[in-house]
Amino acid sequence: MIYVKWENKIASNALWSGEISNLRNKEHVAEQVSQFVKNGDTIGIGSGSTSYLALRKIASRVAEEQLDILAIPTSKEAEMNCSYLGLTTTSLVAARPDWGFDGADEVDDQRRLIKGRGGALFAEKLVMASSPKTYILVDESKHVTKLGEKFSVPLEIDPRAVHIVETALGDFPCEEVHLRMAAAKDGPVLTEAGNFLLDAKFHHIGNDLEKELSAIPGVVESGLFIGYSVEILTV
Ligand SMILES: O=C[C@H](O)[C@H](O)[C@H](O)COP(=O)(O)O
Repeated sequence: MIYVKWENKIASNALWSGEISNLRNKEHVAEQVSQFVKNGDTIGIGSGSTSYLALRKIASRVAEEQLDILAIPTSKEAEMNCSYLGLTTTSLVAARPDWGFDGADEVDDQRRLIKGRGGALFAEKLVMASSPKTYILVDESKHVTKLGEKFSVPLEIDPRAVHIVETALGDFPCEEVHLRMAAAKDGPVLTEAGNFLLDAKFHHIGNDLEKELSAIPGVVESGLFIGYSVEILTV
């Protein structure tokens, strides 16, 4: 059994979340990121399909050139992927990344991001906030003129705060909000920290929204990434 979800998708030619079938172009960006790896680096490892392609390339370079690197994964899935590909992992408790890479669900022309389709936004933000630089790997479909035009903003919340947060969102330019439900189990999605995810659609996303959302009691983190040190690499 191949337990790495993205390997199954690659093997069956069924391409991932963005439904973009341009594997060759994604491979090109993955190759580019793999060339940034230097011996001795500690690297923040993003979650999702695009990050996985980069991780594969990095793992090949590490094996071929016998590089000594440490990986800080942003999810259990990324951690499993690192193990599967033979990369040694550490955590933010023990190390800080020299740099990192990750995917995104939306990117605007000010390099503001929405992330969290896969529910990994909390650890992704911790790793990005710890890293001097993060490469964001996206295809053209992720570029938007108005942030939030395609995706809702995921909010990781303590389950006890579901009503508090829903009520508080009434004071925001929020069109609709949904509790994210699991696809292969009954009930809501539970994050790796045992929290719920609310997907909130906003009319307007100002630069203060990330901080304003974090100030709501019960909000653990949002999938808005504004003002981080990121470089966008587009396939
Ligand atoms: O929680 C998931 C992450 O934020 C992903 O990095 C994001 O959803 C992009 O994933 P993909 O590269 O599969 O489109």
